[in-house]
Amino acid sequence: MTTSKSMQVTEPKPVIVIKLGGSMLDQLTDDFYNSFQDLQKHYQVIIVHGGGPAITRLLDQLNIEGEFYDGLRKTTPETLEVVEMVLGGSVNGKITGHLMKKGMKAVGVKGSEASLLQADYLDKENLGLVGEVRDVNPALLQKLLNEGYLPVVAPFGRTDDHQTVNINADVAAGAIATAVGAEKLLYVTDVPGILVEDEILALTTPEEIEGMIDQGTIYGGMIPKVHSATEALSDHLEEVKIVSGKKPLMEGDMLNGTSIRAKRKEPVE
Ligand SMILES: Nc1ncnc2c1ncn2[C@@H]1O[C@H](COP(=O)(O)OP(=O)(O)O)[C@@H](O)[C@H]1O
Ligand SMILES: CC(=O)N[C@@H](CCC(=O)OP(=O)(O)O)C(=O)O
Repeated sequence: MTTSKSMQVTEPKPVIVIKLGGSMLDQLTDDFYNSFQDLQKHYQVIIVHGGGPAITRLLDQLNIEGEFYDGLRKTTPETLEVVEMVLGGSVNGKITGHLMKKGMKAVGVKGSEASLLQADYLDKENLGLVGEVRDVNPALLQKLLNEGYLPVVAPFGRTDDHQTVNINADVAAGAIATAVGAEKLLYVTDVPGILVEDEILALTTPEEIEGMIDQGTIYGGMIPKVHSATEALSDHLEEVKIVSGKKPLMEGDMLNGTSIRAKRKEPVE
């Protein structure tokens, strides 16, 4: 005898991409890591992490000179080896380990693998092995999300000539958010949002951002964040947030920090 089971079709949860900045990684608290459990009740979560300060520390210890152009690290083959050790090794392992300790199914993923981040050289002559994202293949991430895993992505890409390249983590997060059709993109950093004369800007637009860059109000590591945020905005992803990592990321807290939207209107839940 066959029994007819009622088919329950449940909508997949929306995707949220959270970029964890290297500026905060050493200071993230237990409560902060706990908040991913809460977020997973509402979203499928993807983490993309940086780790610039940790890379610089190890390069200094090894007496390898670092050079930056417009906030991007000039990456020689020797530097890349260190970047891979730090981002692909210790940093990725630490974040994944913290989440697993909390009972989450976290899994480390390198952007250079499974055709995830397909890259071109950004400016080989001046920057060496630094990539810009040409295309993203989110198939692996989607499979992992469907199985309830929480992917933790290290920002590497792979060129057509099979070279691993170093990609700015803000750029990687924006590209991944677009490719997976994320509904939310959050940049977690060491400041509570975009600051103008020490005040947090609650809401801003790409147009205003360009003005603030021209005036020097937005500079340094904030520039790749706001540019990636602007590029990721779409009908599907209406808002990108820049928030502090000093507090846990509760669903309600999404209203804190700076909201970047295509047009000026009040932030919505
Ligand atoms: N208008 C601004 N408001 C806040 N921070 C800014 C602004 N302009 C530049 N910054 C800098 O951006 C930094 C955050 O970027 P970055 O150091 O790259 O962090 P992360 O490692 O989290 O990506 C802040 O610590 C601050 O020094
Ligand atoms: C090309 C390039 O500059 N890559 C970055 C990748 C890490 C990163 O972006 O880390 P944060 O998010 O902590 O800045 C770097 O080597 O520092």
